[in-house]
Amino acid sequence: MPKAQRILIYVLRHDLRLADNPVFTTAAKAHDQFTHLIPLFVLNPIQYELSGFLRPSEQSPFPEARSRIGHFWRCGPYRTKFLAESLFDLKKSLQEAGSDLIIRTGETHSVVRSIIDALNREGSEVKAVWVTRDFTAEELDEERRIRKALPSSVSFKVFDDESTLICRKDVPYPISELPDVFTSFKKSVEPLRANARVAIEGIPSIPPLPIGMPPQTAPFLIPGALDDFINALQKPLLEKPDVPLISFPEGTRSAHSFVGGSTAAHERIAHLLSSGAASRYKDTRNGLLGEDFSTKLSAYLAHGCISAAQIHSALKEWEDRNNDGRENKGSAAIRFELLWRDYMRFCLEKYGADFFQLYGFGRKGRKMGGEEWRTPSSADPGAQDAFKRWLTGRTSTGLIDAAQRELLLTGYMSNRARQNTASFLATRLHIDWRLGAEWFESMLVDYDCASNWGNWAHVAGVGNDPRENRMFNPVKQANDYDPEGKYIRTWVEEARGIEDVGCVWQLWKLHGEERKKRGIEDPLVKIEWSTKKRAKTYGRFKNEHRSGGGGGPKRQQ
Ligand SMILES: Cc1cc2nc3c(=O)[nH]c(=O)nc-3n(C[C@H](O)[C@H](O)[C@H](O)COP(=O)(O)OP(=O)(O)OC[C@H]3O[C@@H](n4cnc5c(N)ncnc54)[C@H](O)[C@@H]3O)c2cc1C
Repeated sequence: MPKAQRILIYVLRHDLRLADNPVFTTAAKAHDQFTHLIPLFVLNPIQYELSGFLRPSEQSPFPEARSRIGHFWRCGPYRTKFLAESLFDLKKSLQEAGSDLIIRTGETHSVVRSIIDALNREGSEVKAVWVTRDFTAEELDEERRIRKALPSSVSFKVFDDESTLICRKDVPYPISELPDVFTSFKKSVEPLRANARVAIEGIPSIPPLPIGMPPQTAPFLIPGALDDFINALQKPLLEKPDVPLISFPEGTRSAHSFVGGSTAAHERIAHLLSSGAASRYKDTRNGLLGEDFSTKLSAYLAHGCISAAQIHSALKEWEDRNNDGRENKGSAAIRFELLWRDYMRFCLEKYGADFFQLYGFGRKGRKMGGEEWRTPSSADPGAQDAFKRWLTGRTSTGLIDAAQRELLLTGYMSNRARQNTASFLATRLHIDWRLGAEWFESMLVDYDCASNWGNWAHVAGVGNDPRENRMFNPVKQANDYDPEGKYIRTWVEEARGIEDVGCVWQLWKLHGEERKKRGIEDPLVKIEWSTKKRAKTYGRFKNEHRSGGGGGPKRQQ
């Protein structure tokens, strides 16, 4: 019986969806070549800490999954949970379609090879292995290793990544000629509504799993229940947290309370459209508090629970039914932001390893303000202390502390907060920006290699942004985007009850005894902002929001 099995293995990575997935769609049409399909996800030891999956009294053969420079956990507690939920959601969809998702731990090439060998021993024939293209060095290396590990009878195919808004093949020049200015790129692919890829409709009917799937090998064991699976992923991270745990401020709610998976992603899109949040997006996207000021689709996109094409198609359908087939300013702004995501992906493809270098991609060798980057170490205890205070949100600059604590406690922070806190580390403290990028990689629920490293390089002034020496003033930014100090008071409990909003933005300005009583430290950097300007811009901000027109405060990208 197994002799008749002609098997295809699909190694999933950041494409955890059944619908609008070119690999599943192609597999569904390839009946003549394959009788069976194995959808496989491998938790590899470079990106995921696997010791929580060990059988009792077993030792892990792998070193801890930590980042290169800062030695943070590569995938922290929020993303591991979101990933687990996304995997189990896909598993459920596949089971409903008569298949399943096979989850394994180990080095991807070895796992693939051991599955092939086990099935071959049973008389089945694995014919091919397919993956979706990725451009990070790690994923390219993974592809090379899989290719090398395959017996000559097994073919290997890499599918183009179609998770972007504008397909790579529709960019009107080779990616090596991608413009260094985002606006030029944008002009070359507009109009976005007409040029974006439309999602493939429906669920493909995919071939079943083969009989005789080998189990997970020792020393690891994969739990069958979601809670146990999450626990296995999180246990080592929670036992040895990178920074001391802090308590959740009373009465505060996470802006990112979403569970992983395609099902939740589509519910989120439906909510954004039916509640009007998508139409209001342009005016609210610079917000800091709450679930609906921005789409909160980033984590779903990063894991591939949805594609940008699915978001575009949902917006298009809404526009066709409700807006005479035209964009409104909200839907246009969402497409615009999704194009930033495309741009970062294409930049990663163009610049490769330079993306992760201290002196960045684009203008190599240029350093912010001409100063040397500082490395927190015993040789520079000042930088060490400053970095620790930045990590834990104790800089005494209100906006930075709120943002860093929100990240630490929820795995999310808004784009506005990300820009400010990244700029603070890189351009005020002059600390090696890659440490910040690694910290975000560990903590963000929506970590995406291209978007994270590209934006960090951009804000640190070593990307391909034509504007020189860009620096955010977090006090001015708090004045513009948190004029009443609500966001800061939400996350920084010691700022609650301070009446003067200026002292909420600049906590260190609070007077002697009061400051001591609240445990507020000396400022890491004294950032001033004139009260004269403050009164003026505060008035303008209030007016913009009262009128409801004219868009939100200007973006500083
Ligand atoms: C230092 C720094 C690090 C970042 N790291 C990441 C990251 O790891 N993963 C990530 O998805 N985004 C990252 N961003 C971009 C942006 O902050 C987030 O995409 C956004 O805050 C996510 O919330 P949202 O989905 O509600 O965004 P929305 O405002 O609703 O935007 C819609 C979508 O557009 C895309 N998008 C928006 N802004 C950007 C941008 N500047 N660059 C690329 N794509 C964008 C995202 O896919 C987002 O989901 C980073 C930005 C900065 C400044």
